[in-house]
Amino acid sequence: MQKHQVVMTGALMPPALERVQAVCEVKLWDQGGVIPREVLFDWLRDAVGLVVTGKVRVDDELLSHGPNLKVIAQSAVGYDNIDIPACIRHGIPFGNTPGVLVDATADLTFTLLLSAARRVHEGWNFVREGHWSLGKDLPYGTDIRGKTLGIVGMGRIGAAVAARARAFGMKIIYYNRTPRSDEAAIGATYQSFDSLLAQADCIIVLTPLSAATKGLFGREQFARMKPTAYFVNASRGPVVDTAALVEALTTRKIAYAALDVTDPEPLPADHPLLKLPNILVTPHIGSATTETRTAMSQLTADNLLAGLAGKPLKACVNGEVNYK
Ligand SMILES: NC(=O)C1=CN([C@@H]2O[C@H](COP(=O)(O)OP(=O)(O)OC[C@H]3O[C@@H](n4cnc5c(N)ncnc54)[C@H](OP(=O)(O)O)[C@@H]3O)[C@@H](O)[C@H]2O)C=CC1
Ligand SMILES: O=CC(=O)O
Repeated sequence: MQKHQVVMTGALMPPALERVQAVCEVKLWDQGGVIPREVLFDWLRDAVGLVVTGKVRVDDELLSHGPNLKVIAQSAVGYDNIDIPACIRHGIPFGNTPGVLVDATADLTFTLLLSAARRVHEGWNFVREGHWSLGKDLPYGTDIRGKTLGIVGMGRIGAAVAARARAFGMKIIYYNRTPRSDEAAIGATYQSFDSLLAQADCIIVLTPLSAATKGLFGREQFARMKPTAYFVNASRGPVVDTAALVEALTTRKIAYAALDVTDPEPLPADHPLLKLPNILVTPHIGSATTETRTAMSQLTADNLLAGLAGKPLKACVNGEVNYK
């Protein structure tokens, strides 16, 4: 039986990769970094499937180089790098990985808040530098019990963060474009965006990146927050105006930021954000556990193989396309 020609911009985890390789001839970019666009265009010429991992932009130009593509499957829930209308125009179903990464990402997001509030990483650096006693170089942290947490983007991951915050005795408020009908079960109260900014002691951002959320947090929004506010971004870097965040942290408009995502990403080692004392940055590791990355890879393989068989994808963002 002839194998399907598939392009992968990075490796899936072994069990999923093996499932795909059993029925597909895979051209895999395994040289690290982002696959150069000209290489990808060349590889796509005969491909019927594309698996996306990492920062690859899928747009009309790319799709025009893959005239035989029947399916695109990405190993991530966020799909701000994918031009969905373009996929629809080209009649290509696009699948992502919602759900399977919720707990891992919520754990990391809440860890960022706890680590920042209790200065865990600063304590670790302090000890490694040979210090022990608290002094001016290692200020006290802050309690989170009894504090108000504002979640902007109360979706699947936001609700899982809320469950963790409830267990830690926080009061939870949230903002979405649409209030949730199950907010009582989540234990959270809906607020307008401005009211959340003014009331919250800690703010966690978990919206997708879209035209509506790009730059949602800028100078004006940081000015509305409490000067004692802790700000956590685990969504996408460009949801926050980085220059405005640097200014807010430098002038103590807010107390502290913890970021799993940045703009630019990766953040250069000499970036102004990294020179600040009141920040914690992790390298986009929200879903990066072995179990979760394996589950994401399996769902990506499910989506790919369904699309190649002309069947509906398990998790499809543009279910309205006509299958080829
Ligand atoms: N750091 C990491 O490693 C990871 C980051 N992510 C990021 O987290 C995001 C959320 O994932 P997930 O929880 O599964 O997604 P969901 O779609 O379940 O939740 C997104 C939430 O954001 C809200 N939202 C969307 N647009 C706006 C807006 N303009 N203003 C305010 N709220 C808005 C939505 O509510 P409504 O539509 O009512 O506005 C919804 O409640 C992903 O898109 C991704 O960018 C995901 C996984 C890992
Ligand atoms: O950032 C990760 C994702 O799954 O989206």
